[in-house]
Amino acid sequence: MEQVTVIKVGGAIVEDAERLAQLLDRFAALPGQKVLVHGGGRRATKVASALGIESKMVEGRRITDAEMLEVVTMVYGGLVNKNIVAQLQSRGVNAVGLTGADMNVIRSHKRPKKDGVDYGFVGDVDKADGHRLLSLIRGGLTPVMAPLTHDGMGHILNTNADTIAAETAKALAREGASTTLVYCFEKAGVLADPDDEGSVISTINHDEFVRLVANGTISGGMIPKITNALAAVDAGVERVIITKAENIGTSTGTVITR
Ligand SMILES: Nc1ncnc2c1ncn2[C@@H]1O[C@H](COP(=O)(O)OP(=O)(O)O)[C@@H](O)[C@H]1O
Ligand SMILES: CC(=O)N[C@@H](CCC(=O)OP(=O)(O)O)C(=O)O
Repeated sequence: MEQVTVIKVGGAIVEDAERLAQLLDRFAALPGQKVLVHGGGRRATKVASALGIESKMVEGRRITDAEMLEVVTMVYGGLVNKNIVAQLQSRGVNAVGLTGADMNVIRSHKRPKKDGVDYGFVGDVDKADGHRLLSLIRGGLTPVMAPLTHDGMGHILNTNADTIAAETAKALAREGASTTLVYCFEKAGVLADPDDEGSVISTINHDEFVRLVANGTISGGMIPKITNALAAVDAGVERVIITKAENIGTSTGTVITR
């Protein structure tokens, strides 16, 4: 069976040129077929702020009004995506940058108001086209996916990059690929003590997740990340790991299980 690794790189690394270059070195050296999904939330916040636009997050999601949608489209689909593609090309990886609109690879719908919160132009995913992605991969290309989707009616929508990574991995698994999903961020894994990098929790399943959220060990952006990771495992993604960017290609970090 075909093996594919989906790596998601978060905003803190995208923001740090040196760490991003190191991550891309490791990604380029990773054997086998692969997909890179990038975030860039921190860069979007910076660019928006320079334009006098304030960023507002609710439960890890950016409230995306029409002005903010223009910013995230430029930052994720342009600045961040194209720089990563160029850097991968310089490392001998034939990367192709995609938003969900390109080749209709990820279709979504505008998130309805939830609990009185209007998220604006935020997309909840309906369908990711694993068949199309696999055909690119089989053709020797390495997809680099931006956290943008489309609604099929001409509108770009902003979708969290952790969700894009999970939906991509799930779509590849549905096509029969043996898929590994790796969430890279700035810490060594999910920590039992936020101040102790040595306190990585080796595995987390659904029940453990609920317990760790209830006692406050897991909070903030880690909640949607693990929710997405659990959904991926449930949908047949073979292995899901949350780890430090420096660890990709190794098995260290937190493994998410059923
Ligand atoms: N138990 C935990 N272990 C590690 N990080 C945690 C934990 N609980 C909350 N976090 C927070 O989750 C953040 C990761 O989520 P997020 O910022 O969305 O990631 P990304 O860098 O991938 O965009 C970490 O920076 C950390 O502050
Ligand atoms: C809807 C929504 O929240 N979209 C995210 C997309 C970027 C992202 O997820 O980036 P990180 O991985 O760097 O956090 C946002 O605009 O922040």
